[in-house]
Amino acid sequence: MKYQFSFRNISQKFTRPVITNHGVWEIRESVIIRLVDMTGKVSWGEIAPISWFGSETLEEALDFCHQLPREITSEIIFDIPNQLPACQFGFESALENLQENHESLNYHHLNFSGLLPAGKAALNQWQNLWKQGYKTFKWKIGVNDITEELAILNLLIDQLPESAKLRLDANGGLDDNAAKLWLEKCDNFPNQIEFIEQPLPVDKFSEMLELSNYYSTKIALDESVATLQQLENCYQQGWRSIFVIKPGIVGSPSRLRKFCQQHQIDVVFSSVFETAIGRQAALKLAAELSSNNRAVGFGINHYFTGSIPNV
Ligand SMILES: O=C(O)CCC(=O)C1=CC=C[C@@H](O)[C@@H]1C(=O)O
Ligand SMILES: [Mg+2]
Repeated sequence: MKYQFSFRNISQKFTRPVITNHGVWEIRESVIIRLVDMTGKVSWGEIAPISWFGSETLEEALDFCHQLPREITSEIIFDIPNQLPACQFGFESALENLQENHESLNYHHLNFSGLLPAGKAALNQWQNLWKQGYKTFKWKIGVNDITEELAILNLLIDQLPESAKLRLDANGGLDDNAAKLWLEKCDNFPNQIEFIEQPLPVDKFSEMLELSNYYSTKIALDESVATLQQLENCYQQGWRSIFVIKPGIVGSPSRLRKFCQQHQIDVVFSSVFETAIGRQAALKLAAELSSNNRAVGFGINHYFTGSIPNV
């Protein structure tokens, strides 16, 4: 089967920059691809790299698209190399959309987690997310001084309703001592703190494995399992706590499905700040593969002016 292929680079400005230990992220660029089959059916895909997580860069994705012929086949799509995981996701989900009608898609049973801004801004942001129905919130740590952040955590815990859940994401920005301080602190709030995400850098796997066996607060790997190779690797090395999966950069959806069906892993699906095109494809996977009823990290619409554009 041959498909007419075209693509374009788009960018969206965050209304509120995403501030993490990686730095300040102001503009989200991605590549929207379009496939048209022989019957004239059109489908869309999105390539939304996060190179500092270990996916390809936007430039590498654009170079890949530029060197493709105007007419491509499913063989070309399934041959996309593992060094281009965001391209694998974008092309394969566009192909899937041609083969299935995604109207049947329903992810209304999913719970969503709302992303809070880093620092004390979180204290006046959670209320309107709560009013929108969010019961789970994620807050970035490892951005400001630890004493200040621990104090803000106390205020957040005091303010949040009993039934609310809080996730802390350090983006690998803590050192061993700080990670232990945070875990000790969180062990005092077993009902409110759901997990700490990527407390240590990617190269500290064995330290995180040890911490996950010592503290009761769960640890979720994110940057450590950004691509399918890393996901399989951490599983092989014994990780059985939480895996954050960002479908937009993990790689081939069919290979991800196979891995999640082979291994009953505790998984949290997470956004890569994609548009509605990538979001629909990612939430389809989350609806199929989510486990333990964990909220999906796609409560990010308030990070873009208005709603995310339907390109
Ligand atoms: O996972 C979520 O709840 C929302 C998405 C999110 O937090 C992130 C998306 C992309 C890069 C990072 O800034 C951040 C993360 O580390 O999980
Ligand atoms: Mg994260």
